[in-house]
Amino acid sequence: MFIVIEGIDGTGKSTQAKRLAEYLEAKGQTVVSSFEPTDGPWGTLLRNSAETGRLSPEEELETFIKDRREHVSKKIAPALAQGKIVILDRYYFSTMAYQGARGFDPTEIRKKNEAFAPVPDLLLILDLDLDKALSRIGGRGAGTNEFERRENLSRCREIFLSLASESFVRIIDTDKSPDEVTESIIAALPTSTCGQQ
Ligand SMILES: Nc1ncnc2c1ncn2[C@@H]1O[C@H](COP(=O)(O)OP(=O)(O)O)[C@@H](O)[C@H]1O
Ligand SMILES: Cc1cn([C@H]2C[C@H](O)[C@@H](COP(=O)(O)OP(=O)(O)O)O2)c(=O)[nH]c1=O
Repeated sequence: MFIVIEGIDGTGKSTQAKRLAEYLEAKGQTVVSSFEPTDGPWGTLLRNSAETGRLSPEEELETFIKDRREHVSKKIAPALAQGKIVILDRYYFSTMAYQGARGFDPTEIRKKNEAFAPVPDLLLILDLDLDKALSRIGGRGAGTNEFERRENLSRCREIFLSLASESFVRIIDTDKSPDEVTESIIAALPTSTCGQQ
């Protein structure tokens, strides 16, 4: 079972990824939790670039893909092959959204990724109004680029929501308490993965 959690910054992905892993472990499942960008060399380069200056659009896209190739081959594919539940905080849908917002075609990005990256069984898209998401993460990034940042995240949210009608996608409204969001996530799990108590 491969579960991916996506959404714009501040929607509660890390909070809910942790809660979902705890819930499944309490049910006796073996869970491998991970995230992108990873803490490997490419992911570290990407994280540092947020402070040292963003890479060019092409370089950035290629680096997210290199990071993911390594992540898939070293961690995701082996864990799935061992029958474990894999929970990811961000995956190639973030590339569709964020690099899509930077000018690339989300459909092309998807094709490029699905050539090597397994499609999840369940994609949970955490959704929250932009103002509420930004207020949850505080003033980070405020300043001269604030307008650009809002425009960007708004486009990212649109790209995420454009996936809503796909069979493996569930949109989770996170304008609720953390407990209520966790309940909605558990309700979205298939019964074979402890979806019902
Ligand atoms: N349902 C919620 N209601 C209110 N605050 C929340 C909720 N879920 C998470 N938060 C808080 O919002 C902030 C962002 O949450 P986080 O899980 O880090 O989001 P993300 O990983 O999507 O950026 C954190 O301070 C977290 O404690
Ligand atoms: C996985 C991925 C993340 N990102 C971006 C989204 C985030 O702004 C940033 C870092 O992700 P993340 O660590 O989830 O951010 P935070 O912990 O600050 O919420 O990387 C992309 O632009 N493309 C991608 O493919």
